Amino acid sequence: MNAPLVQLSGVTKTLKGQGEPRSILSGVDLTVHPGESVAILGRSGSGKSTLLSLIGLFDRPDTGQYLLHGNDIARIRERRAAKLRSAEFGFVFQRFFLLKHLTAMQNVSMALVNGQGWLPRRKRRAKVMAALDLVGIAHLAKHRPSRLSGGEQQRVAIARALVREPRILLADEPTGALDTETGALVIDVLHAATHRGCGLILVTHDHAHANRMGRVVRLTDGALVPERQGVFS
Ligand SMILES: Nc1ncnc2c1ncn2[C@@H]1O[C@H](COP(=O)(O)OP(=O)(O)OP(=O)(O)O)[C@@H](O)[C@H]1O
Repeated sequence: MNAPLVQLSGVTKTLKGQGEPRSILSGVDLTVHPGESVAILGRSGSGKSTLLSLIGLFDRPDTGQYLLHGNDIARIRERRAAKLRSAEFGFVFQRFFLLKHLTAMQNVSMALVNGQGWLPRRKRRAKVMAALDLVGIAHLAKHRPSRLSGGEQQRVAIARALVREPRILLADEPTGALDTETGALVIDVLHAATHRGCGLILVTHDHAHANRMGRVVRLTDGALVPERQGVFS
């Protein structure tokens, strides 16, 4: 079997808001291999987004180990974290965060402008169109978000996440703003990325969507508990 993409062991995180510091994660273990999909369930406020932000290197654990391709990155500095974020991860959120004055194509293209060094225009265009094609909306490339449905906008956002060919997709409630049928299509598109070797971590409240993943875990009392084992477990 391939080495894990992501391996968390004993990860803890306490958040200090305005009130008393609160332990959110008290010992999270999670391993994700290339091509594997994992759904994270958990009640509201259980810490799912906090965990995803640690995995996506927006924040660091207080204690515990985080191996990315076998390298311990639990305590790296922000400069290196930013590089890894753009090289390794694709992010999809409940809100689409599209720029409304730009077309679908231009929105996806922004991810290349921001993330990768200089790419000749023709190459950039080919990558963008390939990403839009992967999510089934190449024919909508010239449309602005206001002319797209919610599901189509989310697919633009997924194309924007995929265009840099991430090794891991992190999706935080990506269907939260969509109806059930449209949500299922978005899950199809995300899951298809795993066939190309991408790891997928999906945070969701929807059991039907969770059950489409290879493995389902639940965040409860600060730790992940298996709900259903998948092929890699
Ligand atoms: N900066 C912060 N300081 C203190 N507490 C915080 C901070 N950010 C989030 N929290 C709290 O940490 C807990 C976990 O939040 P988080 O957003 O990770 O939960 P979640 O499981 O993703 O919830 P939801 O399903 O509602 O999105 C919540 O109780 C939240 O209020």
